[in-house]
Amino acid sequence: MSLINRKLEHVEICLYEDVQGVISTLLEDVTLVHQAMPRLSLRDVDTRAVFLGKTLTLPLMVTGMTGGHPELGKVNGIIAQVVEEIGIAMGVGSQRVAIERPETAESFRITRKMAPTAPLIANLGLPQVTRGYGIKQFKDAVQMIEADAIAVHLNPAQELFQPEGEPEYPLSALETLRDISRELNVPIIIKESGTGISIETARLLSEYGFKTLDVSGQGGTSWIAVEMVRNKRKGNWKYRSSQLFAGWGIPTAASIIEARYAVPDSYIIGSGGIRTGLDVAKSIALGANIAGMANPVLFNAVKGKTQLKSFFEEIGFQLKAAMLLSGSKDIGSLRKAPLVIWGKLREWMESRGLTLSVYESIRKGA
Ligand SMILES: CC(C)CCOP(=O)(O)OP(=O)(O)O
Ligand SMILES: [Mg+2]
Repeated sequence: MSLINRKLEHVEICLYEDVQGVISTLLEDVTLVHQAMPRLSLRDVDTRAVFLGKTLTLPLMVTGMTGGHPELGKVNGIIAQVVEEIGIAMGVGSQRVAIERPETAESFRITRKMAPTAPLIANLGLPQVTRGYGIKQFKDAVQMIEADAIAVHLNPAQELFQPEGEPEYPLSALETLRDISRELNVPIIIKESGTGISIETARLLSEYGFKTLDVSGQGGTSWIAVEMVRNKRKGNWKYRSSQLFAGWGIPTAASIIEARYAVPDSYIIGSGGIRTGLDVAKSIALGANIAGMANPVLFNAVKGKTQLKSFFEEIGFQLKAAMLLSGSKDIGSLRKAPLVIWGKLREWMESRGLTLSVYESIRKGA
């Protein structure tokens, strides 16, 4: 029961506790240059993007959050219904709970019932590969939602501070994952969980054949802070340490740059603290193929389908506004839009040896 309780507690903490924006995403250090003569009209702006062989109306996915209980299944159902109507993609939360407690599978299965054509992404954690998950569990998770892909989450910081955590990420698990990928009939996406993917890790993942990366940087939900709240509630000794590390990780803007720089031909999902259509535009201009959102989707989904749908419509308008005002007629142009990188993000790049001119050529060439 503790696994199911953890799923419920995670959502409750993400909704009602202060676990957001412990540090900045550094997206505020990215400015798209205003173009007074955009050479296009608002109606001409094309926001479509291709992901997993399907066309999205917006370059956006809802990144994996939840499942494992009927109440969480209701949330997944609302999100899936709106995702299908809007024409974007969606991931589910870790399906470990449904592998170990099959009676909870319906809370995941509901997504494909409510989104018959949208790209859906299954989800398992690397610690479970370390602990013996193989092709059977991966196929079960994919089949459960007739997934187009499966995300494997890397969440070492969260597991380290989780009261019952499993911080186990040996290289052998990546080798096993590579073997699984050779037998699986859908692609594997590697996703972080709020602490970002670095140049070094992106290169390592690429060497193992994993080039679809959901960076999930710091600046949105801090999963260390989520576990900090759980530690406080349980009087767990890890509380002070999780408080100390709550802001640990690579800010989202920096992680998009690092991943793109490391693996120029990767498919990057820019996520972690993406809250507006302007954040979506900036993440793509920085080098992401599409953006990913989680917490604001959850926050609106619990208010019902109508609220969630109007939220996405506002996101779409904000994205189109940023595209018109930066003279970007489509997503390909937005990837090349003139931008200014300043402040801490520029300092980050300089200290990581990323020269702006080299990065610009990679960003625009991607
Ligand atoms: C992936 C993470 C951000 C949220 C889930 O963490 P978790 O350790 O509860 O996930 P598992 O059920 O896979 O162990
Ligand atoms: Mg776990």
